[in-house]
Amino acid sequence: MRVIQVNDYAEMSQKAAEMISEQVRKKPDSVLGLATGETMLGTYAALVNEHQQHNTSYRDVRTFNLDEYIGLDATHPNSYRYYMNERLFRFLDIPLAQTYIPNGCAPLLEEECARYERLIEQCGGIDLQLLGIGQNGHIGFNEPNTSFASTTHVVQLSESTRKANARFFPSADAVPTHAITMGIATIMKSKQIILLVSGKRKAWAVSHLLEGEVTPAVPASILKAHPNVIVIADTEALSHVSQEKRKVHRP
Ligand SMILES: O=P(O)(O)OC[C@H]1O[C@](O)(CO)[C@@H](O)[C@@H]1O
Repeated sequence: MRVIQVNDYAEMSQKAAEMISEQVRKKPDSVLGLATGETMLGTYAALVNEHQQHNTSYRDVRTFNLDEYIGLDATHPNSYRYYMNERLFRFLDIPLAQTYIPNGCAPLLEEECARYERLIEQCGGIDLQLLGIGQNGHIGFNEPNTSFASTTHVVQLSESTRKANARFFPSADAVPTHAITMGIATIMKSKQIILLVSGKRKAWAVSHLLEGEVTPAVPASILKAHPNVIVIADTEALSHVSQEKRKVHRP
C-alpha cells in the first residue's frame, strides 16, 4: 500500500483526477470503478476540467459505481445515479449506456445484485477502482462486520452511516435504510485501487487502516491485503498516524 500525503482536499482531488486521466489515456477502454459522497466531488470537478482542457476521451470507457440507495430512482436528487449524471457523466463524452450503477428500484433486488456482479465480470473486471472511506471504516456500503468474501449484495445501513449521510437529505429520517453495494470481494478483485481521504472526521478510520489489524470490524483494513493500493490522504486525515507510517506501505 502506497500512501501519498497531500496538504488538503484540493490537492487530493487534483492528484486523483490526474491518475484517472492517465489511466484512461493509457487504456482508452478502461473499466473504471467509481464512488460517490462528498470526497469525490472535487475529483470529478478536476476530471471534467482535465477532459475539457486536454480532450481526454471517455468514449470507450465503461464505469461501475460502488453502490446505490434502495428506493431512490435516477430522478431523485439524492440517488447516486443522479449524482453521477449531474457531477460527471454529462460533462464527458461517455455514452450513458456504458455507465453502470446498481438499480436500487429493481423489483427483485437479489437478482439485480447477481446481474451487476456478472456485468463487471463480462466487462473484464475493474482496472481502476476509486474508493472513499466511511467514518466507521466502511468501503462502498460494506458496513463493519461484512464478510470479506461478500459480492454485490443488499445491506442495511448502520445508524452511524445514515447519520453521517443525513447532511445531504432534507431530514435524517429521509435517508434510506438499505442500499445495494459491491461486496468486499468484488472491490478486492479490482486491478488497482485509489482510496481518497480528506478531513479530521476520517482520521480514526485512516489510522486504523494504516496502523491497525486486518479485521471485518473495519472493512477498509482488508485493503492491506491488496497488491496495488494507493491512498491519497490529506494532512488532517493523517493527523492520528505516526510520521513513519505516513510514508510508504507495502503488503
Ligand atoms: O465522501 P463521504 O461523503 O465522506 O462518504 C464516504 C464514503 O461513503 C459512501 O458515501 C458510502 O458509499 C461512499 O460513497 C463514500 O466514498
